[in-house]
Amino acid sequence: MLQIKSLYLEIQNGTESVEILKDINLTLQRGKFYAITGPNGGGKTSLAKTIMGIYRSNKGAIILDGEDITPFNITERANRGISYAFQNPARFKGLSVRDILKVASREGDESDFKRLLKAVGLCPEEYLERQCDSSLSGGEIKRIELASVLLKPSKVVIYDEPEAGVDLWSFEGILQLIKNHHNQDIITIVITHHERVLSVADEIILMSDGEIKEMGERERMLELLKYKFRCESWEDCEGGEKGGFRCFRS
Ligand SMILES: Nc1ncnc2c1ncn2[C@@H]1O[C@H](COP(=O)(O)OP(=O)(O)OP(=O)(O)O)[C@@H](O)[C@H]1O
Repeated sequence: MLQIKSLYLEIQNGTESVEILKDINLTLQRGKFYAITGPNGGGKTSLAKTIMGIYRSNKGAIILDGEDITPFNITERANRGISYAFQNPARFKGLSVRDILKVASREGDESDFKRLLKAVGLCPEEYLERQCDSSLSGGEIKRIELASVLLKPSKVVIYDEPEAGVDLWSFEGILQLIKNHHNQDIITIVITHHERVLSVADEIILMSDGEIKEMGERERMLELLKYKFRCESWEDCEGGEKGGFRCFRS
């Protein structure tokens, strides 16, 4: 179980301190598939990065299977079984795809690397020796990142917009891979703007303005997203869009 208790995140932006996450409380169970959605800038990636230890919270606690991991850094959290597939994966000059998969897998061997590369739609013969630098396209680096996350033994796997940069023809296959990787021992969290991803989640979490606005079982949340959280008119939402997410600021 992953528990997030009264979590706050402030980031220093020049001389200003910006409050990014406010009083986040969540209890996520193993075996469940969660989707986090909400308007741009709502705090989804910041929450993922705070769980992973990339951002350090100012207040609150993160507890994994009864252990308080709040003071732990990224490596310690990764060792506890938290994995994160970035929205925009980093590129590593001087490292090959094979090197990246080796670091990720710990126990995996060449046959696992080939199997996973094939599964994400990349031909191993063509990609294993490729440098993980800017020569890779956005979709290619996203697939390599996905392969590396799927190679790791994990308790919590966070996928940040796995649909981003992936072509229309491959998206369903990528989603199936994520679903197949999910099991009773894993907490799967997918940050997404895609209704197809929402349609396979057990529970949906709606974030906006750095807060959790609503969370619950898929069907109820899909109804809410369709009706309650849509603007009916421009007047409903200062500066909002008709048909877009309701503005929570008012
Ligand atoms: N390092 C940072 N410095 C300043 N502001 C930041 C930083 N990281 C995030 N923010 C701000 O925090 C807010 C939340 O950003 P975040 O990336 O978590 O949103 P998101 O819900 O993932 O958005 P999207 O759907 O667009 O990916 C945004 O307003 C963003 O500009």
